[in-house]
Order: sequence, then C-alpha cells, then structure tokens
Amino acid sequence: MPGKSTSSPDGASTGRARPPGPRLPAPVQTLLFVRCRDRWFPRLRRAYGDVFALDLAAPVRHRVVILARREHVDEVFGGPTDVLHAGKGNAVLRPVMGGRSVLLTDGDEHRRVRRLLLPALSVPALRAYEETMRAVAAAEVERWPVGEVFPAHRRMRELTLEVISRVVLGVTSQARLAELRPLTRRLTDMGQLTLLGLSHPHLARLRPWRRLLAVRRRLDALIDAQVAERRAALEEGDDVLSHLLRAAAAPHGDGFDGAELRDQLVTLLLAGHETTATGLAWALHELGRRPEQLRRAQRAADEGDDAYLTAVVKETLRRRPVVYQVARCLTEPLTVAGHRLPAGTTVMPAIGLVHGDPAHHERPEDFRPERFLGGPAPSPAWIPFGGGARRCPGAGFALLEATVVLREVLTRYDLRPDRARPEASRSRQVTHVPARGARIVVSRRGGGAAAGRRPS
Ligand code: HEM
Repeated sequence: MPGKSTSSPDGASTGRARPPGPRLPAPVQTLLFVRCRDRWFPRLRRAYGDVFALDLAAPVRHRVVILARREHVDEVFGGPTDVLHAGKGNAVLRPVMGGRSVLLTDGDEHRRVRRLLLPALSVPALRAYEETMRAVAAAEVERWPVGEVFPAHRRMRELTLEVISRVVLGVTSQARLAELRPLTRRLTDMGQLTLLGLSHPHLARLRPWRRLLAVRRRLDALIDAQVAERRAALEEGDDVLSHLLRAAAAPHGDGFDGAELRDQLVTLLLAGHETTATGLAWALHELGRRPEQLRRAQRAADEGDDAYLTAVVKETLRRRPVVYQVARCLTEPLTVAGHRLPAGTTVMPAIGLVHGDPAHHERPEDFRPERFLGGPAPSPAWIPFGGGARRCPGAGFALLEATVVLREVLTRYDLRPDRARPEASRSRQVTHVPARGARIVVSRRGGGAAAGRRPS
C-alpha cells in the first residue's frame, strides 16, 4: 500500500529513517513513561531532538514517536483522520467508558457522535449552565476549613463532580448525588495496572476487577434512572442530558440510542470532572505561591474581570498541563515530521514539551497570566485541550467552570500553600496531578490568623 503523506516541513514523501531514541528495555521505558514522563521527556528532547522514538510494552509492545515541535504537532492535528486514529488507542478504557463512548470511536462513527454531542457543549448552551456552576462552587467553597491545611485537589474533585453531575446529568436529588459520588470515585481512582486488567477476561473474573465491573453496572442503572426522569420532563431541563434528549425527540432529530447515550454520559462525567479539578488545584497552588499575582487575581475577582481569571486558568494549563500528551495510532504508513512511519506506530503530540518551548512562550518557566491577555489571537502553541477532530469538546465548559470557581474562591479567601517549594506532579491514569494534593491554607479575606502570611 503506498500510504499517505502529511505536509511534512521538509516536503519528504519517502521520509527519513526511524527517529532516534533511548535504548533502554521496553519495560523500563514503559515504567518511565507511566511514572514520570514530564521529567523524562524534556531530557529526551535535549538528547535526541524534537522527534524521538520510544518502545513501550503495554498494553502490547509498540513503537511510539513523540513530537515536541508545534509544526509537527499541527501535522498530526490537521492530518487525515482516517489514518490517524485515537479511538483504538483508548481501547483500554472500554470497560469503564463503554464501547460506544466518543473516546473509543474513529472515522464516520466518531464524527457522528461529536456532531450529536457538540451543540450541548456550545457557547450558547454553556450560558445556561453558569448559574448552576456558581451556586455549587459558592456552597462548596463556603465549607472550606479556614486556617487548616487541606488538599485543594481533593476538594476540587468534590466540587467538579457535583457540577458535572448537575450540569451534564441534571441530577438535583441529594440522595442520587450521594450514590453517584462513591461510584465515580471507584472508577477514577483505579491505578493503571488495574485498568489494564479490566480488559483481560481471566482477570475480570477475580474479585477486585469483578467489583469494579459491578460498580460500572450500578452506575449504568443510576444513569438509566436519571435518563428516564429527564425524558419524562423533557421541556424543563437545562442540562446536557436534556439537550441531547430534546435534539433526538425533535422532528427529523437524530440522537443516541439507550446504551450509546449511557456511554457518552459516563464519558462526560469521568472525562469532565477529574481534569478540571486538577487544573483548578494547580491554579490555586500556583497563585498561593505568588502573593503579587494572587492579589492581582483577587482584584480581578472583586471587579468581575473574568478575562483575567480566564487568563490565570490558561496560564495554569500551559505551565501545568493536566494531560501531558495525546495519541494517534497510524492505520497506514504516513510521513510525519519528515519520518516515514509504518502502520501501527503511535504518534504522540507532547503538549507539555510544546508549552515549555521558549520559541512559543517567552520565559516558559514563569507563571504569567498576562501573556493570555489582549494581543493577537491565542497562540497555536497553547494546546492543553489537544487539537483537530479530537479537540476536547469540553474545553469551553472547563474554562467557564474554572473561571467561575476561581471567582468564588478569590472573593472570599487569601490562600497560601503549606510549604514554599513548587509542587512536583505525578501521573494518574491520563492526568498529571499535584503529587501532594496541592495542599493549601485559606483565611477569610480582610482578617483571620493566616491572612497575609506567606510560606517561609
Ligand atoms: C481542564 C480541563 C480539561 C482538560 C485539560 C481536557 C483535556 C482533554 C484532552 C487533551 C483531550 C484529548 C484531545 C485530543 O486527543 O486531541 C480531551 C478529550 C475529551 N474531553 Fe477533555 N479536558 C478537560 C475537560 C473536559 C470536560 C469539562 C469535558 C466534558 C464536559 C471533557 C470531555 C472530553 C471528551 C468527551 C473527550 C474525547 C473527545 C474525542 O475523542 O473526540 N473534557 N480532553
């Protein structure tokens, strides 16, 4: 098969030999990739350049090519979607998200699912969700323990789970929320190995995996009940589920069938809250370490200057990308970054490396929200939500929610981290979370024991 070519910068259609890369055994490379890619990748880039190759051993042994240059990343995001598949690479998520989840589909099916999902996450739809986001954030933030060290990440996970349950599923009953919480926790808290084991028919019969599959079945039942309720009051709901049901019920409307709808809802529930919570936890920790920037952000919150708060969120997602890389698996040979890559290769645009490149962001180590204020259109080198046909459909949702939550926190509290050092990150499934949970101390603004005290 001749295979396709992207518009590689050197115009090569045949391409160079395989990119260079470390010679460590595949299991060691896999371990480094899983445990500490955010520290390992910058070293590999210095050693091998902007395009380097890894041998990973899981879920099966495969060749991975990492792309650190924005131009190369653009080739992938703008490349042929029939050749650059993402769904196949997400197969490990099938037992959790469901086989028809948007994350697992490719080609025409993927395009269809996105066409049905996107209107419910569009800018006009988001406006209807803002008040719910604000109310949930205000109630949660009011309960924060003043003067005590607590992990911001954990509190943010509670908050964003409640927001997504209300806004996506339209859940208002406290009893249902209380039941949803531990079920989603069980699914988001499982480690990488447990996740891998879920797809293995022999392991799936053993107790830990059997119990997780039972959790997913219980979650399905709760979601089915919620769908039935929303369907019975179709005209009332201002939530994503009601949008989807109304679109399907319209004359000539198109929609998801039962199991397919459930898979999309579970996907939105899981993909949509953990990521945003992580971004928010990093934002608070970064601001807490910088008194001047904290005061600037508090002023913005007091004055309703959402543009500045959104810039804080964007700079956080640049400097602390929640998702460090995305993946596409080649279904045919393709030339990428001047290299002729065989079918079966996985190419990974490395978001973290692009964000840290001084060619695109001056002094990338600085935390400077101002770089996202005014000026020309947003930098194409800002890609925390991935890109192309798979760009995160919840990007607008996440930015709005994070801005609203920051406003609620910063109008109430001064904050500082429990210690001055920057926090390391650790990888948790696909996200990069604060290793110590982003521990902070808050005090009511304008008074209180901890007010104005900075870490020593
Ligand atoms: C700060 C928060 C978030 C970050 C950093 C984030 C990041 C990402 C990234 C990097 C991707 C993969 C894109 C690619 O492969 O090119 C993705 C996909 C996705 N995200 Fe998000 N996300 C966030 C919040 C959300 C929210 C709030 C929702 C839902 C309401 C959501 C739903 C999804 C879905 C369904 C996909 C799969 C899209 C597809 O395969 O077509 N995400 N996200």
